[in-house]
Amino acid sequence: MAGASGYAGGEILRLLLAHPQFEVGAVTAASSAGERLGGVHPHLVPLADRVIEPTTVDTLAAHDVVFLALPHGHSGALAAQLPEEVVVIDCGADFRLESESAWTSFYDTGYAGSWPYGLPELPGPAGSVQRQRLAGARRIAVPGCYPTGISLALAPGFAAGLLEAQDVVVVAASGTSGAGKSLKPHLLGSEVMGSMSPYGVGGGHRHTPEIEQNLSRAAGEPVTVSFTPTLAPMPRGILATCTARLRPGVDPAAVRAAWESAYFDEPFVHLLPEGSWPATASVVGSNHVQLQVAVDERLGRVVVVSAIDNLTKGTAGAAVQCANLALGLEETLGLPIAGVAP
Ligand SMILES: NC(=O)C1=CN([C@@H]2O[C@H](COP(=O)(O)OP(=O)(O)OC[C@H]3O[C@@H](n4cnc5c(N)ncnc54)[C@H](OP(=O)(O)O)[C@@H]3O)[C@@H](O)[C@H]2O)C=CC1
Ligand SMILES: CC(=O)N[C@@H](CCC(=O)OP(=O)(O)O)C(=O)O
Repeated sequence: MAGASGYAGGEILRLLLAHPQFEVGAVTAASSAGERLGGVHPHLVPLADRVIEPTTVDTLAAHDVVFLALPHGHSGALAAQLPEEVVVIDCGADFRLESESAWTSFYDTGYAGSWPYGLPELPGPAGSVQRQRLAGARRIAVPGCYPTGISLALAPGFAAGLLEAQDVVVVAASGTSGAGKSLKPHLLGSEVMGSMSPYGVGGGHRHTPEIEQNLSRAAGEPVTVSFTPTLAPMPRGILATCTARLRPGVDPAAVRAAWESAYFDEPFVHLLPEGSWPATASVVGSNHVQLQVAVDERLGRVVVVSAIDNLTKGTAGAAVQCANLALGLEETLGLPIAGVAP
């Protein structure tokens, strides 16, 4: 586990401790190398006396599976030196985008290429689903947290040909753990508590091309998205409110059926009963996605709301789910199927 001292790394370790087929090997990081893991993650009691090692090819290579949870730009060089037979699951953005020009427009490190995209439930065209590309893969790129909730919210409507490819608008609120553990002045408690604020406004957030990539694949044509993230005073969770125009002639009564048929058999994606709405508190610590869809008939728009835990389904849960698929294990193995409440 590389990046073991961070939020994503800590959550992967929490899940691996409950997984019947995994044993935690080396735990590596950067500035915290040499410290006890219990010093940075006191909640990971069974691993408290593990010593954090430096992140090198030597510390990682002799494992069946390597999870990378490093800042962007650090996975490419490392992954290239790991043996091909090692399953590498990257939680960073480095291998998510298929378009080099999209990468260079939104990121300031060099383009590393793309790996199979680790969102198994993502509906594609003609009844396809992304998990088909993940079984047996040796390299998988875990999606960003916002793209997970937003893509799963809207893709059924695009895959079924119900939605217009332009005028898609998304506003999403994230908990502060989405920003990682390193010190950031705008994330001090006194700045965040009791307040919500937008950031990355005006199409500049680097998850925009990732969301567009996913929805374009589902639609079979280029989809553009106006995406505004906001920061919410909570440690975990993303609530995304996504709206898109219905294509002319689409019967509003057909809308719910598209989402039902996309996810009726999915263990982690749930279209709630009509009248119930997703809430971040309902998915904390679980690998679930909650969805609800409504039609604003006056404006001819679909409104879909999704809730995920950014650290579980938004990162670590997806990483373990992808590792299960890569290894041919049951996809749900070791993943939390109930949240924590209140
Ligand atoms: N937080 C979230 O909700 C999500 C995060 N991700 C992605 O997961 C990755 C990790 O995020 P997160 O855990 O939040 O970040 P954190 O800042 O909490 O943790 C970063 C980790 O990377 C280590 N690290 C930093 N620099 C280096 C380096 N040069 N070489 C090796 N290790 C290094 C840190 O070690 P040390 O502390 O010892 O310096 C720490 O373990 C990122 O790419 C992020 O985008 C993806 C989806 C959601
Ligand atoms: C609240 C907050 O700051 N969130 C992060 C998203 C973190 C994440 O999932 O994305 P990556 O894996 O692409 O880093 C952000 O907006 O950059």
